[in-house]
Amino acid sequence: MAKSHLRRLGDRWLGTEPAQRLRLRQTSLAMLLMAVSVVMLHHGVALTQGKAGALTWAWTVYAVGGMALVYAAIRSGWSLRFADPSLTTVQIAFALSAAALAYAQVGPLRGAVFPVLTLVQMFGMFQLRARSAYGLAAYALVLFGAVMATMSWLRPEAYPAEFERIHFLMLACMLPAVAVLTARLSRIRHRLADQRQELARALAQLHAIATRDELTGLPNRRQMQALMDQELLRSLRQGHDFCIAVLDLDHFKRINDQHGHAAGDTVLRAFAQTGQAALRATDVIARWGGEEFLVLLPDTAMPLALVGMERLRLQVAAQRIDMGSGMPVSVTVSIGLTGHRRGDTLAQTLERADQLLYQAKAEGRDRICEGP
Ligand SMILES: Nc1nc2c(ncn2[C@@H]2O[C@H](COP(=O)(O)OP(=O)(O)OP(=O)(O)O)[C@@H](O)[C@H]2O)c(=O)[nH]1
Repeated sequence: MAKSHLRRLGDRWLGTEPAQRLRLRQTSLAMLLMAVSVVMLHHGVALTQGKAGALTWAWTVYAVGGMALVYAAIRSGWSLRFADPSLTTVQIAFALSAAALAYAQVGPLRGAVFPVLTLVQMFGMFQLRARSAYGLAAYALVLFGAVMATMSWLRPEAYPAEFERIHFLMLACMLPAVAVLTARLSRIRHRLADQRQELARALAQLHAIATRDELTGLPNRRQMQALMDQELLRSLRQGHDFCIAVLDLDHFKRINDQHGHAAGDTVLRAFAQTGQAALRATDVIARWGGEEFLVLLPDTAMPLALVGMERLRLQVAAQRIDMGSGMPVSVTVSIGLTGHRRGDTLAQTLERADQLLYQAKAEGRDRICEGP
């Protein structure tokens, strides 16, 4: 009960979208650190100056208000319009400025600001590009340099110039060093992202090789087998019909013999294109092997399946395939078409379609023989 209440509270604070949650979690951590810094600064000021003055309160409003604005910008989705919706650079620049202004207030305790600076820079390690990391380090250096110079001029007793020079030199080493580390991490991140992309490309390529016929681009035998298995399961569950047709180009050997194997390949590609275009988007035509193709007509009963296959047959016969020699070739197709009978295996249905194809060939080709 308490757990679900907490989760609801968490959802309200962070939202439910995973990427936004991650950003807001990071910002919440920054807010927590800022809150701790506010408490510590007030404590430090109380120790060194007795009581927080207007300057400290103005700083408090700046620190708390700034973080609240950053949170609102991310939580509302407003920051999504930017390349980095976490507003990392803005958050870090803001925190560095707050640290520099805190440095000016705590006099002898100002050394505590240095580790905080490193921590602020570390927030950029997971997000920033090298250029931004160097830019922010330079910004912090200039800012701290200005604060140190101003304070040693305004309050030399609390900020002696010699000390501030040493502090500045320390920062001049520390800030660029962290920026160099951030830049290295950024390069590693980019290399990993590139590798991930390459891997995804290779996987897509492997998938295409495993499922597509190289010559025609149609689904290959293995993929068609998987699609038919799926359709069989769907038809068992939902009780709908589906049909299967076996197609074989007529006298294809002659095309190879008369025009060459390459011309035969062109005809196979052209047939694949015409066949696919003639079918409905939900029907699948696959290369079953050689000049034999298979059509799966999901969720389709016989009269409709016959209309579809007849359309395909006529469009194939009407096609003139350009061989580049000025002598277009035409081709016809014989088709065995059958509906899947409940209780039969796929192999039995395919066998029936094969028999019907054989019959279509025997009856003179360029025709469809269909059976239940
Ligand atoms: N160019 C090319 N030819 C192929 C390919 N696969 C199979 N073939 C050829 O397809 C022809 C099939 O011929 P057959 O099985 O005798 O049948 P057919 O000449 O089509 O005659 P029917 O089917 O009886 O109408 C053979 O010559 C095979 O070499 C291929 O990928 N490319």
